[in-house]
Amino acid sequence: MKISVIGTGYVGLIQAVGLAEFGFNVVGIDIDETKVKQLNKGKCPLYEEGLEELLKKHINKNLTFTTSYEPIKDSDVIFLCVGTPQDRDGNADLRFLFSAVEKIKETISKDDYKVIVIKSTVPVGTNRKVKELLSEYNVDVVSNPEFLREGIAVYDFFNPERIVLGFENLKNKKPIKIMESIYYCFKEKNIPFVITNWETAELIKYASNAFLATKLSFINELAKLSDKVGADIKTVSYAMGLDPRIGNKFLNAGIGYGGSCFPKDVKALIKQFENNNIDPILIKATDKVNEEQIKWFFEKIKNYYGDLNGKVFAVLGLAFKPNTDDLRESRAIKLIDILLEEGTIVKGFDYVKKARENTINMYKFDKTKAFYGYNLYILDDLYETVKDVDGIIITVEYDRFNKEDWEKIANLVKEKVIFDGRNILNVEKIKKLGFRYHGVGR
Ligand SMILES: NC(=O)C1=CN([C@@H]2O[C@H](COP(=O)(O)OP(=O)(O)OC[C@H]3O[C@@H](n4cnc5c(N)ncnc54)[C@H](O)[C@@H]3O)[C@@H](O)[C@H]2O)C=CC1
Ligand SMILES: O=C(O)[C@H]1O[C@H](OP(=O)(O)OP(=O)(O)OC[C@H]2O[C@@H](n3ccc(=O)[nH]c3=O)[C@H](O)[C@@H]2O)[C@H](O)[C@@H](O)[C@@H]1O
Repeated sequence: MKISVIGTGYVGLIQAVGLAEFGFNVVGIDIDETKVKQLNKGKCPLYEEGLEELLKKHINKNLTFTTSYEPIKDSDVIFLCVGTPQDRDGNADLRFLFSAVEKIKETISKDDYKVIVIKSTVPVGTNRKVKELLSEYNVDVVSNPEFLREGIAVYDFFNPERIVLGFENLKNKKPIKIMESIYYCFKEKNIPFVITNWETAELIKYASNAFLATKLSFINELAKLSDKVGADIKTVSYAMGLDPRIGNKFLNAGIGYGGSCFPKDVKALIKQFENNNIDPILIKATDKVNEEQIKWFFEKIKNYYGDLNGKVFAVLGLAFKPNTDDLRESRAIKLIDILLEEGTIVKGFDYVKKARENTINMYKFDKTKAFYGYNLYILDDLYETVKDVDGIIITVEYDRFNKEDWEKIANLVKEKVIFDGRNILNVEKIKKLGFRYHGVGR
């Protein structure tokens, strides 16, 4: 079977490489020429553990990349993995998706049968709309939302919790059989398949992300109270999580969720409610709590110092989560912006080199940030970063921070104060070294 994957970002690239590993002939298509050139040389334009090795294994064998849509003529299945960012009003912006559909229309013949699979996260009704746009073509449209997490995306591709497939008509077995044959390995591993209609599949994706985001906003809001009343939110989370009905995942309080998906998908779900004249009370609150969390944390820092002007901070963590170079909606970047605006000097560090490079580029080329960028220094070494600072701020939940030499760090800093925005540090150890510790809700 020949497969095309349109859009080679975090989702599309992993899909293309993963399907090549399954043995399919795969062509990845992207409008970004630089990306395509890099990929054909076996170089990964984004950081994801294990991805470059797999890319190198298959490139120019059963995997190639191009900017041309021509290869889709020979493809049996076409995956759409283009971005669906947030538009100005909070809706999902489907420009890239519809532009790709237009290109498909211009390229394929009306008679050749193809399965078009929408992997991008799209609002309910989008698969139906795409089918309408392709109504004169011999195609089936399938909704196949993606659930991978950045930072462990390769693992997630090969070990999904479920495969969700939405079809126009469940009596039409042809596209169902084709999709099941693509994901045959997962069938063999007894991974649950949810076969349903388009609308249900589309809603499953938004419901899953919004539920996880709500769990986070719930614990983050509780953390504020915990802080005030002298409770320890980490113990609260732990004890709550012992009840299997609650579960212990996604209960780690912090400075809020970031990334390319939770913030935009929560907002897009709110819009879908509003477009259907329903007030999404709970989901709006999820979003609001998240927006406020970073400001609340900043106030905590400000209250400690009083005047922040001229203070020097080490911000440990730049991306939106560990082991990724992705800065989209990163809470670390949001906090850095606020700190710079307050006249502080920020020394930033992340273990992922590409996250550091992306940060430098962002402050260099984004006009809204360039001004403040003068007081921002991105360093390659954690110990250099903490040298002579008035405080350390942890913004990404790297467990690795605990393995660092804290005695050395204690000797390097100007003032022994830590603001742990992810409640990740071993508090006992830190306090023994004379650090004053401020967590989130503890
Ligand atoms: N990043 C993630 O962890 C996850 C993302 N998703 C969803 O998957 C979709 C893709 O997300 P990412 O991979 O993060 O996006 P991305 O922004 O990293 O990549 C999108 C790619 O599509 C390309 N593109 C745009 N228009 C195109 C066109 N007309 N033809 C060919 N290529 C085109 C872009 O150049 C870019 O390389 C989104 O809907 C997102 O919500 C779903 C699950 C996880
Ligand atoms: O649709 C998507 O794009 C993806 O969004 C999330 O994946 P991702 O954004 O890569 O990362 P997560 O691990 O979910 O973390 C999201 C944010 O929540 C924060 N988080 C996570 C867990 C926690 O306990 N506390 C917490 O603050 C992280 O720091 C991060 O900023 C979902 O977990 C994936 O299932 C989904 O496919």
